[in-house]
This record gives sequence, C-alpha cells and structure tokens, in this order.
Amino acid sequence: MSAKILDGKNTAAAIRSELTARVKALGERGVIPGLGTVLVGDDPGSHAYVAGKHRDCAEVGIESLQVELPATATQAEVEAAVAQLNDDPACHGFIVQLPLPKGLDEERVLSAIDPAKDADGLHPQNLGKLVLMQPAPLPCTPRGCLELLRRYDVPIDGAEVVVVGRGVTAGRPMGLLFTRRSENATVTVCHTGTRDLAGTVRRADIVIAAAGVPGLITADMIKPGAAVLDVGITRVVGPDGKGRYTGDLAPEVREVAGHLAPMPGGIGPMTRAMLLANVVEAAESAVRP
Ligand SMILES: Nc1nc2c(c(=O)[nH]1)N[C@@H](CN(C=O)c1ccc(C(=O)N[C@@H](CCC(=O)O)C(=O)O)cc1)CN2
Repeated sequence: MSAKILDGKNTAAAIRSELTARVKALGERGVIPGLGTVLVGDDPGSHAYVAGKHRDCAEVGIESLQVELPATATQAEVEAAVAQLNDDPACHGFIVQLPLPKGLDEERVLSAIDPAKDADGLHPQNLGKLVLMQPAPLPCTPRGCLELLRRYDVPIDGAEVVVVGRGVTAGRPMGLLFTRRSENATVTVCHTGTRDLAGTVRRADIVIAAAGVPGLITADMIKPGAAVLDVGITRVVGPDGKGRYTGDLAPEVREVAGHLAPMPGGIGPMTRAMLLANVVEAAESAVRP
C-alpha cells in the first residue's frame, strides 16, 4: 500500500492562517512583526526562496525588510547589513540566506546576528541553547519536520529516528531537537560515509533524509510502515535541458513507507512556515510584560 502523504503545503497554509490571527492580535497592541532578509549574490534558487519568504510575510501581515547585496560584496559589507538589521527596531527577526557566495565566511556572518533576532536559530548561542535544552529560536527545517509529524499524529516519543545528513541547517540540529526531553526520541545521525547506512536506516521508525544526494534512500532501506521525510533538495538538469529540484528518496520508497513527506510539497513549505512562526514569537516576546 502507498504511504499516507504528510502534506507540508496544506499544513503550512494552516499554520500561516493561525499566524495571521496572532499577527492581528499583535497589531491591536501596536506591534507589526518585521522579518528581514540578507541576500547576497545572484543564485537563482536563493532569490526564489527569499521571494517566497516575503510572499508569505505579505499573506500573514508581517512587514518585509529586504537587503540585497551583489556577489562581489565583501565580508565587511555583509556584516554591515547584519548590523543594520540588528539595530532596526522594525525588525523582530532576520535571516542571512545561505549559502553565501564563495570567499565569504558564513560562520562569522551568522555569529554577527543579534541572537534575539536570529529567525533561523543558527547563531552559535542559540544552537548552544538547543544543546542545553533551553528555550531559543529553533532552526526552521528541523522545527518544520517535528511540527509536520505532530500534526499527523506520528508517534515521536520513544521512536527510533535516523537522520541522514549532518549539515548545520538541517541534519545536525535535527538530532538535538528530537532528543529533547519533550520529544524523547532516540536519534542516530548518519552521513554518506556511514559504514552500514542501509542497515542503520532500516532500524528507523522515522527516517529524515537530508543528505542532498538524489535517490540515496531506496525502498530496501526502509522498515515497512516507517515515516520518511525527504529534506534533500538538489537542482538537477533533466534530459530536456530544463532544471528542476529533486529530493533524496527513490520513488519506490512510497510503496514501503507508512507516512511520507515528499519533495516538493513536504518540508520546504514547512521550513518557510516555521520562519514566520519564529518571527511572530520574537515579536510576541518583545511585547510581553
Ligand atoms: N538562511 C537559510 N538558508 C537556507 C535555508 C534556511 O532554512 N535558512 N534552507 C534552504 C533553502 N530554503 C530556505 O531558505 C528553502 C528551500 C526550499 C523550500 C521549498 O519550499 N521548496 C519546495 C520545492 C522547490 C520549489 O518548487 O521551488 C518544496 O519543497 O516544496 C523552502 C525553503 C537553504 N538555505
């Protein structure tokens, strides 16, 4: 039987509608939440993602603050853009779109963000709080995975979770999030060099594929009935010469999994929705007595 689809597109739309009500309530208290973005260079994917983030903002009533810099921007110019949003009282949270063009030091840029305005939850202080299980803005992709599983009542407490991929925006913080006391899962974080990747993935009740390697996860690696989330996103050029995005799952995984978050339409839209949630939460904590 084919897996039940974890529909990130519809779930994200429901979350945006919930956030619209919270933004309205903030407006009644004289606060308009503001999301800032820093976009450097001309990568078409990054431009499309940032445009999508601002479309979402317009839908829920969040103000957009956009800073764009050319691919030739220096480290100092990018850090100056970060400082400008740190100091802007209209901005409750902001992100620096990743990856940055070659030659720029991403870690230094992320460290320059005011941790209280870190809408991506990627500042070292906020990642440190995640390690310590203290409240802090959460990275959007792992938060999106958790939220999607929760809204479909997929059991997390006690589940064996295998994450494939150890990148800083998804795989690495995913393990920290799912092992918090409130989630209580047992997590293994693998990568493409893991010795028995297939055997390890086959143990999982929940598989999170975030390696960015098209087709890496095949049907024989999945325990029948497991929940499988495709977080990989790789641009490939088809035989027609046209570019498209593909995930980490082979198509047959759908026939073995119990639940499946596809790419597109799964975790991508949830990532965007969680960014809005982080900004609304930052604005709410700014007005809390
Ligand atoms: N500062 C950050 N940079 C990047 C992040 C991030 O969370 N913070 N994640 C990715 C890119 N990303 C958001 O920025 C992102 C990627 C994809 C999607 C999405 O909705 N994808 C669609 C499919 C693609 C399409 O059709 O255009 C989907 O999955 O349905 C949203 C956000 C790297 N950089």
